[in-house]
Amino acid sequence: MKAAVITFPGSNCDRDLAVAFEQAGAQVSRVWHKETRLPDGLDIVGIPGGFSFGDYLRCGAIAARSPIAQAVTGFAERGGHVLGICNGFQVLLEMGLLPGALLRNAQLKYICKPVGLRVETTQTPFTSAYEQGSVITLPVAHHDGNYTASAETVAQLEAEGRVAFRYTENPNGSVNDIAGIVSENRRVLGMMPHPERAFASIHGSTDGRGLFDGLIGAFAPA
Ligand SMILES: NC(=O)CC[C@H](N)C(=O)O
Repeated sequence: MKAAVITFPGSNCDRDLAVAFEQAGAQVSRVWHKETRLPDGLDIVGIPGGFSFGDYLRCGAIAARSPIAQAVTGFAERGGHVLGICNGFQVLLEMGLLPGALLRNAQLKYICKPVGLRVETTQTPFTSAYEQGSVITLPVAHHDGNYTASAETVAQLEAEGRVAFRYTENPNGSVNDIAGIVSENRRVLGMMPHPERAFASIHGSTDGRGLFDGLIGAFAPA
């Protein structure tokens, strides 16, 4: 599997995401946001967590207008896989690759703690290594993780089985306890919790590893 990880000024999980991809067996390129092209032959683009452009304006809004953004959008529109974690999820919403928005947490506080997540569907390349309905623990670290969307959009996400992960105890006020969603073609995943921070036993949980293992499996030569 060939992966690229984008770095914006203020990204702080780009290296962690690259290491997780690498340790799962991927070949990883690091791409600075000022690039206008992605490397050839990519299977997946990772948009990491952090505080791109200092979270000025809305989180992710400036990053979504970076030079590399058009290349990422084009890649996704051609059926490429994209994984956005935390700030990466915020960027994907601002790019319009996923529906809805992430508001300030309901309690207006930054939250940094492990949370329980139910795997709601295994019918995505990101979740295929998990068991349907299993509960995993991943850390969250955000102040704008309160997912919202119109009632029609939420109903559509639910009806199409596009909620990938749901909080077992809602930490931020997200509608329907939504922690992560996929695009209509199921190849773009945005999620607030951090699987790359629960990858190795030294992290205290390895529950995030399944996401990377699932991806490697999805791109394994037949
Ligand atoms: N860890 C992160 O990616 C932080 C995301 C975002 N900037 C927030 O605090 O909501």
